[in-house]
Amino acid sequence: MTDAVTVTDLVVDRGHRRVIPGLSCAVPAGRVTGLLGPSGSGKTTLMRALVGVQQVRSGTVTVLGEPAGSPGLRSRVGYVTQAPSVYPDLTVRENARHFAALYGRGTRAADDALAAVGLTDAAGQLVADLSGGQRGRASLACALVGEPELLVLDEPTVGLDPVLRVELWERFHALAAAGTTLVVSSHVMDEAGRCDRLLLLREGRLLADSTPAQLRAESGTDDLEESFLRLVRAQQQEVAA
Ligand SMILES: Nc1ncnc2c1ncn2[C@@H]1O[C@H](COP(=O)(O)OP(=O)(O)OP(=O)(O)O)[C@@H](O)[C@H]1O
Repeated sequence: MTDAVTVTDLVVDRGHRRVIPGLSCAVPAGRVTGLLGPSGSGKTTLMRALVGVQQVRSGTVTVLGEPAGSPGLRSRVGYVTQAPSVYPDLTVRENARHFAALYGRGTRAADDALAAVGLTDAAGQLVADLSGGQRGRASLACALVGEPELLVLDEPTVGLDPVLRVELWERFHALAAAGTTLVVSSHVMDEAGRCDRLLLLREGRLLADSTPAQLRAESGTDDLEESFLRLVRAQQQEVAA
């Protein structure tokens, strides 16, 4: 299996703090990789490094064969932040069509992307009038419309009801099956089980680079939240020893 992303010895400081003290990992192509960890563990910082918007102190991040942030990656990498980046004074459909035009796609691609995130019925509404969850989905649709090879999604399911959450995960796997590489962050451990591969972060360090099945087997529990806690305790004991 080829890797879409490789991170080697990454060190990132934010403010006066070292938030990633030296991290190496890889993201397999055509899979959904989950970036899991508690709030403040460095998920967003790592994602920012992948898309090349994070100043890094040292280390290398290679994305689709090029250094992260290279101009050639602009149309090949999609990034959806936690703060929706859509125009509030345009309708949902106008936003999707605007981004479709930027990527050289037609109105059909825009409509398909809206359908994929369950926003067809709200297509005529102004983004300013949407709920927070709907706005997040509008943002996601605008990234999907470009059909990027790597899609980096920062907590895309926050604020979604359980039905939409499941539908969105199905969509992620459909995209992966068609060849897209997805990196999806979450701090909800029940979403970890939906990923093909897991990177568990804690305090900027990689606690595990595994699969849900491996993690369950190694920690001796089916509950991934409990697996995570056991890993944390094991690490603390190692440090104390
Ligand atoms: N602009 C900033 N200046 C200084 N420190 C920052 C800045 N942004 C984030 N940090 C710090 O970097 C660390 C990692 O933050 P990051 O946002 O990457 O975590 P996260 O795992 O994505 O958290 P969350 O799940 O809450 O979004 C945290 O300790 C945070 O306080």
